[in-house]
Amino acid sequence: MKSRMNKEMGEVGGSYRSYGLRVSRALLLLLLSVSCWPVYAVAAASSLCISTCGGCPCKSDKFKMRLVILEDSERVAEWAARYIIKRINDFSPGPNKFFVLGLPTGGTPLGTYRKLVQYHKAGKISFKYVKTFNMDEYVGIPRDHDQSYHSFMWENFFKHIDIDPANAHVLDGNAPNLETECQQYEEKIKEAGGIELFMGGIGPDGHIAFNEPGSSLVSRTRVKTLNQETITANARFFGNDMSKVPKQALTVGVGTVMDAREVMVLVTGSHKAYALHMAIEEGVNHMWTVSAFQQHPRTIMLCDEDATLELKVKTVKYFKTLHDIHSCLMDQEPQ
Ligand SMILES: N[C@@H]1[C@@H](O)[C@H](O)[C@@H](COP(=O)(O)O)O[C@@H]1O
Repeated sequence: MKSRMNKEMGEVGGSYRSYGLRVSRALLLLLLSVSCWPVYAVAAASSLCISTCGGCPCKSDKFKMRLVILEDSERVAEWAARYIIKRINDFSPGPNKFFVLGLPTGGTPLGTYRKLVQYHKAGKISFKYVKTFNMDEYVGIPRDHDQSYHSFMWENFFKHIDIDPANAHVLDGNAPNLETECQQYEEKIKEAGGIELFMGGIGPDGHIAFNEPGSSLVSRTRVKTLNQETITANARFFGNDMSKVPKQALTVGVGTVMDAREVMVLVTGSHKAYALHMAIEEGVNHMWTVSAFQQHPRTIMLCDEDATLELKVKTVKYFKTLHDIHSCLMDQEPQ
């Protein structure tokens, strides 16, 4: 568009050209402000803070909450992986400049990890200068238990990439002093320079990490007792036996995730549809802890069609019109 504008500028000359430019700028501004009304309307209705004015939004990185709607979970995984790759590569990490990435567990991000591994094997991304911090870990199950989040991360991601194990941080749910473990985790994040991009998933009750309904929205890393809904949801990983699901976990706080410079939350499946509605169309509410990210300056809610089932038609329609803008956020093909 810029080069087309330049070409058009070159076709007119002298004062006529600058007059023409002023008029076309004014027209463009008028057009943009009119076309932005639906943005403000949806934003007001849903408490979202959205900005699409001022050229392609991918060029500006301030104060946005985006809802990216894709057809299915496969496309969500692809989009998320490419976005992470672009953010890491644009950051140009090196020995004195590590990219700090926050990571979740669960079924939702599995596809993203698979894609990242594929792209790593194809030479499109290195994790040599990346530090990771996982969101949470169960308390009291052995580290090498097949359902510990340590095992999950090593099996599904870390062992397939070139990350230095010392840079892949997962909370220790067997630490002798769990409080100290949590405090030290916060300190390690700080020492690493803070989290650049925190990818997250949510529970059907809208929890992020293990910040169950009712958690403080300024909470930090701590021990949490899991609620019945989470225990029921996670029983599928423990042979559908609820008695085998740990009852406590260590988790980063909502405040810890809010401190990240950018947050990307993956939401897929109709069982998460009500949570997505509460997350973006209702007010900030500690009973739906993921709703806190309405107040984060840079959040992407990345979802599939099924997860939009409880959203207003106008919300879905509006965000779908931004599809092209969202596509320019990540490389079509990682370099
Ligand atoms: N603590 C984890 C969350 O971090 C995760 O987001 C959630 C959703 O998991 P899934 O993606 O399997 O639905 O499960 C657990 O509760």
